[in-house]
Amino acid sequence: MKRYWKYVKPYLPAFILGPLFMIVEVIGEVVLPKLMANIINVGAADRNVAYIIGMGIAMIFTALLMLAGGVGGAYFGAKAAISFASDLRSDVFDKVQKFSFSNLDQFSTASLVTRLTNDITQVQNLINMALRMMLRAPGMLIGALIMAFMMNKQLALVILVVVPVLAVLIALVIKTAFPKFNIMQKKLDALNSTIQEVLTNVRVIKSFVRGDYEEERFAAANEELKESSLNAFKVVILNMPIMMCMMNLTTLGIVWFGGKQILAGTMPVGDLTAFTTYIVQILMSLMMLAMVLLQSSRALASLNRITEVLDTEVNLTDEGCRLPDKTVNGGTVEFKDVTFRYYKANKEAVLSHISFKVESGQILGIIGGTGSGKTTLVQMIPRLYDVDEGEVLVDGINVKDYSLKHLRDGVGMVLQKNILFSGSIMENLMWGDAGASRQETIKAARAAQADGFVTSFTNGYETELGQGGVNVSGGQKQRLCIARALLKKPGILILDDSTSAVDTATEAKIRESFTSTLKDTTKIIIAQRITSVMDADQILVLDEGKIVGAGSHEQLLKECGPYQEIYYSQMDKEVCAS
Ligand SMILES: Nc1ncnc2c1ncn2[C@@H]1O[C@H](COP(=O)(O)OP(=O)(O)OP(=O)(O)O)[C@@H](O)[C@H]1O
Repeated sequence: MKRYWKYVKPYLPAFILGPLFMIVEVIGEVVLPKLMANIINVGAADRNVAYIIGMGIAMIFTALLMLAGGVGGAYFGAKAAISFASDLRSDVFDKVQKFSFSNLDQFSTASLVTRLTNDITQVQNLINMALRMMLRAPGMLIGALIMAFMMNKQLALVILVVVPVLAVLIALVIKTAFPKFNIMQKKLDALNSTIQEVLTNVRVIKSFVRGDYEEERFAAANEELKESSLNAFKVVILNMPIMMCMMNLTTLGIVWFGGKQILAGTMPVGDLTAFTTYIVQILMSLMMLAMVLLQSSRALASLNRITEVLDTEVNLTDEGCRLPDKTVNGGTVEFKDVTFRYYKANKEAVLSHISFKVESGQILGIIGGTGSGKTTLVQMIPRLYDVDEGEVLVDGINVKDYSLKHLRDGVGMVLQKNILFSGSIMENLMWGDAGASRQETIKAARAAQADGFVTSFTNGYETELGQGGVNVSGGQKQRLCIARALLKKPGILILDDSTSAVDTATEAKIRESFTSTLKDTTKIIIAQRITSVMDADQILVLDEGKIVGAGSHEQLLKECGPYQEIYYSQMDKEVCAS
């Protein structure tokens, strides 16, 4: 709980004023029935009009005070709750931004979205409700109890019988509801997951005509959420009828015993009216407390899920970095006996005993079958994952000794899954370097062979891209992503199968422009096609996470069996195609 104090502290006045204003309303609520009773018992009984008018004015004054209290309480309560939630949301979002790739592997995107939205809203609702009810409900309960006892001790004893029964019933409802709300939030996660997956991949679904299958999957997740929600609310809805039943039974008891006292002349008629109101207030305040507790059981389930994100230890940080001001200059990359596993308990490593060195400005080609570990290997350079054994050196310095910012600033990476954002092409390119001039941006686009097709669009660089870059072709998207990475002017440029959708002639031109414009940049190119890497200074051949060949194209063609196999299979295909 201590960690959440920082979200309360800046809004402390609102957190205090909210309940205080509600107290004003409560005082009015407790005083009003007494004034009413006075009008009946004294004013009406004695036919004293002046007394009635006096009491009436006091009632109007009290009602106005209650209005001010109610409005103030609601305003400050909402302000405190909304501000708390907004700051908390920012912190959770910042935390997620700091997550390493392996941290992100632990949570699904949909679950993080639910935690950032729905879960935080549950906590916000609880705070808002609690601030309004926190003093109001106990205040009304105690005030009404005092007034009731002061008015008629004997009659008030009825309440002492009802309150414990009610308290036990409410406690039972809450105890049963809490685990059910937990399940409900999990089902909401699952539904969000399905929705997100379907919406992101709607084009694939349509092309595979799997709409019906996905609809069924959605219907199943929706049904499960419905069932779990109904299951939770089935318990909650019991709350209201139980309360109403108890309220009616108690009122009946009061009227029964009170009626007898009136007939016996030991109780004035006005007192019975006031007494009934106090009973309603006592039960209402219990009902409010029950509602707060119920909302708490739901919000606590959500708070646990938020705390889980905040408590996740970011396993890739600047901690221990010895050269925080060092930047990547030359671009030499060296792997020394690197071994890595995604699942640390696994015996089999994804990369085992990898060692090689690329000098600054050189081109390194990496080739190998799918799943051989090519992407994993390059992800070690900008520390998207940390090695388990061995070390990765950039410019002769362990990557762990750089600050993450400086290291990643020095490494331009075009990932296998290219992502563009909604916005203009110019905005997307400048994402690589917000301070780049228009000329620099166009130069990068030219080097990536993107300028030609961009200028052929009516709006050129101002063309708006749809979300994810849906309105450009796969090859065009790849070239824009390369241009974006080039704009960073990185010391090391990594292209992870980034020209797979580009035709061979254009790809050759991109490689040519790299030689002229990126002379000093170390280029690491992962490719499926041998033609993409055959000009490289050095080629690594990977198989099941191990280097099975290293050298130039000519050397490998002579000495490396797996390389020859890939080469001849690709050459055969080309001959067949021609
Ligand atoms: N985030 C991850 N969590 C767990 N395992 C992973 C993860 N990413 C990749 N792997 C596994 O690690 C192995 C190497 O994957 P990697 O993506 O490095 O191969 P690759 O050679 O780049 O393949 P491709 O050419 O198909 O892109 C594969 O067996 C893959 O299933």
